Amino acid sequence: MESLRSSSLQTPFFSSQSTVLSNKSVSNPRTISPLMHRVKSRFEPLRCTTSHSSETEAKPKETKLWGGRFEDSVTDIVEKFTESISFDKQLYKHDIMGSKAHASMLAEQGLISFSDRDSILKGLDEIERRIEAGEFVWRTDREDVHMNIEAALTDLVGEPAKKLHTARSRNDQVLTDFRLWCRDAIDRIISSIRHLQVALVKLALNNEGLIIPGYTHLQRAQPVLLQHLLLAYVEQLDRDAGRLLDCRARLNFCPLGACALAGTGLPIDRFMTSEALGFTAPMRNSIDAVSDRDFVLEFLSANSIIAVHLSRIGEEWVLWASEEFGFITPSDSVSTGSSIMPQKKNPDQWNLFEESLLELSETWLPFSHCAKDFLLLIIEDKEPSFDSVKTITGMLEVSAEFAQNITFNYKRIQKALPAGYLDATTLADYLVKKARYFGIPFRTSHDIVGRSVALCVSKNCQLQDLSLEDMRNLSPVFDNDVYEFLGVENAVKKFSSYGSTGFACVADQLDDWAAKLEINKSDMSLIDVAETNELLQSFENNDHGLEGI
Ligand SMILES: N/C(=N\CCC[C@H](N)C(=O)O)N[C@@H](CC(=O)O)C(=O)O
Repeated sequence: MESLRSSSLQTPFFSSQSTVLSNKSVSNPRTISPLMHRVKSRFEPLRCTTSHSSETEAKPKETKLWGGRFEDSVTDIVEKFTESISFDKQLYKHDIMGSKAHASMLAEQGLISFSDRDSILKGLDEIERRIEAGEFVWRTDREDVHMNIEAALTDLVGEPAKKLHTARSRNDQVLTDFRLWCRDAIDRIISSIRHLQVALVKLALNNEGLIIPGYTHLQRAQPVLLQHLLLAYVEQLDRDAGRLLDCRARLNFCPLGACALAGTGLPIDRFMTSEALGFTAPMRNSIDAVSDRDFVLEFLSANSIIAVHLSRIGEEWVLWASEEFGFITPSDSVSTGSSIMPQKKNPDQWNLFEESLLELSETWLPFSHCAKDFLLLIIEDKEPSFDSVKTITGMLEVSAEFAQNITFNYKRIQKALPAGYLDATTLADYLVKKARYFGIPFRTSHDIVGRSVALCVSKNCQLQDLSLEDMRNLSPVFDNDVYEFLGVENAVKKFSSYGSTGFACVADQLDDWAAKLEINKSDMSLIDVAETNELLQSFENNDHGLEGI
């Protein structure tokens, strides 16, 4: 019992679970990471992922920055497996920002001289310039972006660079860089969300009064204003932006100065670096600072939800663009063709959304199973995050492009509206209103309208075509005013509850969104009516009727 207790008390917090495998070439067990799903990619050829990247090069082996206790150099296979430079060079800007803040703080705290700080800052500027000019040589033997930059700085400015890593580990450095990167990525995604919201609101403004069939279970349900549906997308996107903003607020705390895991005895000022880098505050617990990747999970899951929303829009628009629906015509500029079928015009991008959704949902789930080691995810969180941001911004941009390049086929939609008894629920509501005087419960009115629909089916007509006599045979409650409730336009007019598809409610929603997104309605180039009519005409000529709908 005693020995158990003392052994657990003595258990140190291991960073990188340093079980000794061999003192020589395999000293870091990240090489046997259980994240086997990523293993394949680790053996793929090195690739460049930074837009202005220089090629990654394998150079003759040099002594590692940690070389002191090593006798042998690492093998090529281990080096290749553990490198992250092939993708983490994307963090160069944030790494340089972090190093500059750190060097400035070290100087203010008297840990390095001001002249050393100046050499470091100048050197880092030069390195940034070289990276952006494509002149910087990324080296795989320097493992990652952090050591590439530090080693290059040493090559450039000599001794002062060797002081930069004072009171810093790659563990807090990586996380500082990555939190800064995620923060920027969130800002970029939110700006793409706003762009799409603006495109959707403009599309709504350009299609005032257009009623479309609303579907549930892909069956005709109730008539809705197109504007109402488009604003539903806008609302969803707003919550997506909100989720990212929440995530941003939670991740905006600074790990720098947590060092490897335990902090430092050197007199650093973590508040200074945190403030210089625009963080809210330094993270309070050094172990938490270097060990948790919850912010990555949160970020990736927020991105997955955006992908779900965009795929839903895509699914709807693919249907609408089909010959069977024919509700929208995407312009050529947002369509692709077929290599064999000359007549085809494909809304291709939406089909890719399905794949992107799957990719985004899959990438972050495995993380949650692998939280055993403080640092296990240190590399494995980056590639999915980089991919996710690329995919999600691409999806948002394509969606905005599409929204700006589609035309609604009014005639076709209007011809399609009478089918499906979209006004049946409004008719049931009519009876409920009348019930105030006649005492008909909703269930009974539902039944009466159901029987009215059955009568229409037998007569092959619409509800509004039934005579008052026919209706009175089903219920004496029906009166002449019933016709004000029938037909899709009348039905939409009757919606009045808060948030409903009624004209006034939707107009209010639209005004709110136009104001929020700063859309000047008078400046908008509204749809050219002549052009629309032309389009309608050409559509009508090709119209094959509504039988399939
Ligand atoms: N090896 C290590 N972290 C690897 C992180 C670097 C990796 N290339 C990355 O960028 O994620 N941490 C060391 C500390 C350090 O290198 O500063 C440890 O905890 O033993």
